[in-house]
Amino acid sequence: MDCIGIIGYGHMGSMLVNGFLSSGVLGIDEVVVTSRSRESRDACAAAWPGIGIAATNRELARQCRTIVLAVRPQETKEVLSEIVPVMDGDEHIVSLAAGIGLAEIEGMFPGSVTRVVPTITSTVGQGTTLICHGRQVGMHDALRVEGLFSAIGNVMLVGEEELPAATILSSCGPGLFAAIIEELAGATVRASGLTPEQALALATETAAATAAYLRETGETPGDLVGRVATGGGVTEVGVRGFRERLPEVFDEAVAAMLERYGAVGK
Ligand SMILES: NC(=O)C1=CN([C@@H]2O[C@H](COP(=O)(O)OP(=O)(O)OC[C@H]3O[C@@H](n4cnc5c(N)ncnc54)[C@H](O)[C@@H]3O)[C@@H](O)[C@H]2O)C=CC1
Ligand SMILES: O=C(O)[C@@H]1CCC=N1
Repeated sequence: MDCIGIIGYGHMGSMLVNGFLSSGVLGIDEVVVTSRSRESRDACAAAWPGIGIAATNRELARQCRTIVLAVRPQETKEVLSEIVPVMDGDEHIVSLAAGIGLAEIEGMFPGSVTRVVPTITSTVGQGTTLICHGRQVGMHDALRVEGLFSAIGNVMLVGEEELPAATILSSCGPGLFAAIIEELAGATVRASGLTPEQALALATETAAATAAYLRETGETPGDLVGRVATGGGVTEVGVRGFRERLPEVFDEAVAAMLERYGAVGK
């Protein structure tokens, strides 16, 4: 059966099930899900009546040709070693695991392997999923995966060497931007009589509006700063402070994330 099997019903697994089914790119009889805990499997069955639920990873691997590994990187190799013995080699493995390379997976499953880096913002149909196909992935399988993820947002094909940095932007990015919104809102609350709710609402709306402005006008961030920061005015004082101090903060954060990326699946 040419169904999509999703192993792991956590943040990503549940987002993919919701996205694929709500968008209509897959029908309820085309998805099979399993997860380690009985509670997760029951939650999926309750959210999507009629969906295929496999009791074990091996049962899912026997049923599906496309198998999405949506477990944590630390669990990915254990799951692979569990399911590979019941696979016939014709399947297509789609691994979401940050930091686990194609060569490592192909070393355990010498067939079609694609690395996919989703983003939580696909929950609202936005953001970019990164896709990196292994050399053995045929045109049909490649287009199928690209089509699935196109239904829940943008997709970008990237080389494996580009994945770590691209992951930081597209996939860690929502967490990073959320933290920035939180900090900016928090600073205004500490300095004023705004309530946390008011500050967070304003900061969130402004972040969304700024992204929309940049996207729709095609201006660079520098252009926009120039339009907002009136000479001798308010914004330029804040931007100057950012430009003095943030490069170091961001360089450190990116270096730490890249280091962790290389170690996360070990
Ligand atoms: N959270 C995110 O925004 C992103 C996560 N990823 C990648 O997606 C993968 C999943 O991440 P999350 O969903 O955030 O993790 P999570 O911890 O929310 O979900 C993992 C799921 O796997 C299940 N699981 C654990 N061991 C299992 C086993 N042996 N057999 C079956 N199920 C098992 C857990 O019960 C849980 O439901 C990771 O490899 C991560 O690197 C990639 C891009 C973005
Ligand atoms: O933080 C993580 O490890 C995962 C991978 C990319 C986004 N979230």
